[in-house]
Amino acid sequence: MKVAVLGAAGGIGQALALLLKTKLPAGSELSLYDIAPVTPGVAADLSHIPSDVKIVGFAGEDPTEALQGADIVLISAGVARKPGMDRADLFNVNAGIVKNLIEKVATACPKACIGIITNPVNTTVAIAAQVLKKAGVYDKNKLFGVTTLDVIRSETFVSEMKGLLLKEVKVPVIGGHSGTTILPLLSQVTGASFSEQEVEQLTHRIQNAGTEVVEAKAGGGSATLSMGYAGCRFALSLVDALSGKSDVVDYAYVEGGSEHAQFFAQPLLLGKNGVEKVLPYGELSAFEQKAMEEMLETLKGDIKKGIEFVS
Ligand SMILES: NC(=O)c1ccc[n+]([C@@H]2O[C@H](COP(=O)([O-])OP(=O)(O)OC[C@H]3O[C@@H](n4cnc5c(N)ncnc54)[C@H](O)[C@@H]3O)[C@@H](O)[C@H]2O)c1
Ligand SMILES: O=C(O)C[C@H](O)C(=O)O
Repeated sequence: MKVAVLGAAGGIGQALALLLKTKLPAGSELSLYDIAPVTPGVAADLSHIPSDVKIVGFAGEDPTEALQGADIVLISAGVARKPGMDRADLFNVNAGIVKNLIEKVATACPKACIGIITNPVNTTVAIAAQVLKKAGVYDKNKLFGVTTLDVIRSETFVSEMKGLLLKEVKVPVIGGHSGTTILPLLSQVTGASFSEQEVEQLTHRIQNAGTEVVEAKAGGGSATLSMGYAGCRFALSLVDALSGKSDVVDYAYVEGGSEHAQFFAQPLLLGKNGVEKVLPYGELSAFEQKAMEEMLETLKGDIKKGIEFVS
């Protein structure tokens, strides 16, 4: 299994690469790429960690060498938020970065599974899909917006609030990855019940958790370490599924035939070819149904912006 990380010298990239170096199955290869000249040095640093994962680093304008033969490509290249900014404010810089990188992926490793971390995810995934379509290599079962951070935050916050064991907490999170488009389905958490006020508070906290970190870092960027963890968790689900393990279920933002929007975060059964089946996410409470209806216009607008950017 070869995993390539684009944006590997950044805050997320380095944390993600560290975790992958220690957690990928023995015999895997980890390929790091960033425009920053330090990237081969990051790989050299990580190469001293005793694990049976081969690691190489590339810097410069062209990621092709890093991408050749990749089974999974994770993209965190781009700029991050500062206080007062919305994820959509990153579009002007990050849209072009994602477009250019995906054009390279389309030629170097068109069959790879791609996980997009770069914000605004609601839009950058639509950009990636359009670029891959134009190149004639789009497989909707292999393109994922990584929303795992919303899932792990929900698990952590619910466990803290209700005193539940983390391993027993499961929270479906559907929709997109920004503000109100992040929709945690607290009504489906088993082993705990929430008052109306708790549902409102917790939903708001999960939707604003990225901003919580941006403000706490006070100009020093956004979530990197928790995202490194989340990215690694999602990548390992993909590795398991591509290696033939059955019953691998995870959440991601995909073009999965949702009745709500062209791209939608939902539970997925993963297999050897990426998404094997889009799974149902059960019934919504009245609160969740209203929240869904209210956010759909924003989500669809974010998607449209990405499609139009490439067209
Ligand atoms: N999906 C999520 O849940 C989630 C969570 C946190 C952050 N993010 C997003 O991830 C992105 C990266 O965040 P970060 O904190 O790692 O930022 P960072 O600034 O620390 O790192 C970004 C890296 O991208 C590199 N880069 C820029 N242009 C590039 C290009 N064309 N090719 C290759 N590399 C390039 C930079 O050199 C830098 O090393 C941001 O857009 C951020 O909003 C997403
Ligand atoms: O909030 C951000 O800008 C980064 C990321 O999307 C997050 O959820 O932490």
